[in-house]
Amino acid sequence: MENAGKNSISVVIAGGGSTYTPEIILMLLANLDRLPLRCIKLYDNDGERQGKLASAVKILIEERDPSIEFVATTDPKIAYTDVDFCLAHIRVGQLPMRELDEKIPLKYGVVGQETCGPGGLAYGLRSIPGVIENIDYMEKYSPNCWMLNYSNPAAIVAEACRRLRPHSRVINICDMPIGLEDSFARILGFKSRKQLDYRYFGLNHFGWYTSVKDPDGNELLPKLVEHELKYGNTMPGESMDDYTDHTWYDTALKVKDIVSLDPSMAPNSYLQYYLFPDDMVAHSDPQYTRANMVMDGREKRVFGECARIAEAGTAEGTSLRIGIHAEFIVDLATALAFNTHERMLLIVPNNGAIENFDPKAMVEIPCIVGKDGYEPLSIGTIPTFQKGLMYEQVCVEKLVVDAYEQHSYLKMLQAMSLSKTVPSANVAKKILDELIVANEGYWPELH
Ligand SMILES: NC(=O)c1ccc[n+]([C@@H]2O[C@H](COP(=O)([O-])OP(=O)(O)OC[C@H]3O[C@@H](n4cnc5c(N)ncnc54)[C@H](O)[C@@H]3O)[C@@H](O)[C@H]2O)c1
Ligand SMILES: O=P(O)(O)OC[C@H]1O[C@H](O[C@H]2[C@H](O)[C@@H](O)[C@@H](O)O[C@@H]2CO)[C@H](O)[C@@H](O)[C@@H]1O
Ligand SMILES: [Mn+2]
Repeated sequence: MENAGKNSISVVIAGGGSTYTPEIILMLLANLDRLPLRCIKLYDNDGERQGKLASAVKILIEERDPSIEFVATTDPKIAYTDVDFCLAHIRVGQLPMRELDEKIPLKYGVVGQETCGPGGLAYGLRSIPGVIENIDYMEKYSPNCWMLNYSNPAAIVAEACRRLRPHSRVINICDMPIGLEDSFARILGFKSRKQLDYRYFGLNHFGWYTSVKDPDGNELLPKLVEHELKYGNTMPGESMDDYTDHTWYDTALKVKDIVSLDPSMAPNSYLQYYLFPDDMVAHSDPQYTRANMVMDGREKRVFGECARIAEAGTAEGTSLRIGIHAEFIVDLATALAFNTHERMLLIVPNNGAIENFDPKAMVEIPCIVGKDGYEPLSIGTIPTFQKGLMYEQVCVEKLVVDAYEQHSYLKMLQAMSLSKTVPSANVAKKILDELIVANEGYWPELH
């Protein structure tokens, strides 16, 4: 099929060396009928890492549609010139820095996680300048381009965008709700999550579903919660082998405990790190964390398969698969490009959508997406338990952006001390001081 017509679209993937790049390429190539493409570019500031994927991506594109131009570059001007969408998923410091984010807090008996707790805050301070740098390139070379941004920690990155680049065409997103909605569809006996209508409110990695309706408008939330109280988000009879790895199985199971704290809503499973930090620490191996699992698992698998494709000169029979991560970002690009008015969960300024919550908080809520961007749905008021938890967390996230802007040690210490995952300011200080050393060259110098 030839797609390189005059109305077709040009995309750049920022963080071209990401483990998620090949699945996004596959998704783009599988959806050319609804999102026609004339050019796909990969951009990364680590050319060597990106190069390992780029040879395979070139083959995937040539075999599917040779009329699509392909460029892999480390030059921001080449990357960002003449593009309509930037699909961004950068990881400043890459996976070895994630490992430190996770292991340093665990040394002090505190949650060691990519986006939650002190590790997430450390990653936030690293990520902000990388994301801002990419936004600035985009605005310089393609001012009408949209950036659809997965780069974590999405909550802190979103707050930094709100404050530092308030008029930029950036939409911050997360694939976790999509994963949860897949589980809900399975639990409720539907073929696809897209058959259901959802109401949800919260912060990124910190929210609750208040309604799940079938196509006739029947409310299925009580049925879903009844299941969750028994099995979490697992299915009866399922085991670890049914999941990509045991972390995701344990997480799906833990929903059972989270939902018991408020059985009127279906929680985002990331709440496990805030409501049960003791259990999370008890189940962590401080010597072998999630970063190690990803380096030994997804990274080896994706880079290994790309090397095999490059060596064979063909992608025939590839084991690479499209996942929810790619599905969601390509659906979002399609909604913006073709005005589909699809309802999607996005991380946006609250601005009154949650009536009794800070209008300047970045919240994750359903929005209608079309050619001019997104329109958030009105949520109304939220209950005290959720509001209290959210307010504490949103202040933590805001303090990290304060620390970045003001180069302030004190704000970062306040952020760590306020986090629900940290038991005492003494512990917060020890973790912060060790993270400062580990992040030399990435963080602003804190005074
Ligand atoms: N929001 C979500 O729900 C969601 C879901 C999955 C992954 N993610 C995020 O996506 C990102 C990628 O994850 P991964 O495991 O594939 O990481 P990865 O380390 O495999 O890839 C990230 C790439 O970004 C590049 N990079 C770093 N700084 C850059 C910069 N300033 N400009 C351009 N490129 C830069 C790195 O060199 C690397 O190749 C992470 O931030 C991860 O947390 C988010
Ligand atoms: O530990 P990782 O790198 O495997 O994952 C961290 C990311 O986790 C979320 O994405 C999940 C998704 O929600 C889940 O259903 C499954 O498909 O895997 C995805 C990641 O592999 C989360 O939304 C991201 O923000 C995290 O980066
Ligand atoms: Mn996420």
